[in-house]
Amino acid sequence: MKTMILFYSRTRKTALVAKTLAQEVNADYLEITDLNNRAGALNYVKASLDAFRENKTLIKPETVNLTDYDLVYVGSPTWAGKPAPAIITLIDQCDFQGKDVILFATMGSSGGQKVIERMREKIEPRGGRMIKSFQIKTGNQKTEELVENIKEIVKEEDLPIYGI
Ligand SMILES: Cc1cc2nc3c(=O)[nH]c(=O)nc-3n(C[C@H](O)[C@H](O)[C@H](O)COP(=O)(O)O)c2cc1C
Repeated sequence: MKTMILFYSRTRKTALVAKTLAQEVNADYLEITDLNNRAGALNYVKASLDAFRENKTLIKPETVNLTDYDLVYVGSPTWAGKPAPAIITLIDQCDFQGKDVILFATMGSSGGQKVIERMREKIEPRGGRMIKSFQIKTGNQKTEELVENIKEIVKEEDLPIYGI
């Protein structure tokens, strides 16, 4: 069984979660890049609006071939209570038929559960089955604290037993 972790990250928090998870559960990972510039304070408002309206964006890679994988993690930061546009776009361009899926959201303080629910609503019609989900607060967290939290979640949720 093979596991893939797909994620988008603007300020590297979700990337840290994804890469730590990849080590802990022995998975491949792939970062999805948003080709629209999301950097800086000015783009923050547009990013929030795009997320809230579920506007599509341009991403790289445009799609991911999941044929070789049995289990797929999808991770997104929380933007205005929604998944980031890169993840909304990705989900609609991937085939999840027959895949077990674990969803995770990072957030400054709140809204992660809504992000997970929305990803689930979009993945299930594309054939994926959510078997687990978790959210991680990243606000005011040092890198080491975040890594410890992720390792705790891996233990609590028994994540290494999936995808073996
Ligand atoms: C445009 C934008 C909107 C955000 N909206 C929320 C929000 O609604 N709730 C929340 O708790 N955090 C919100 N955040 C904070 C991020 O979800 C949080 O910092 C996340 O862990 C960042 O992940 P990243 O470093 O992988 O980009 C927002 C951040 C951005 C850039």
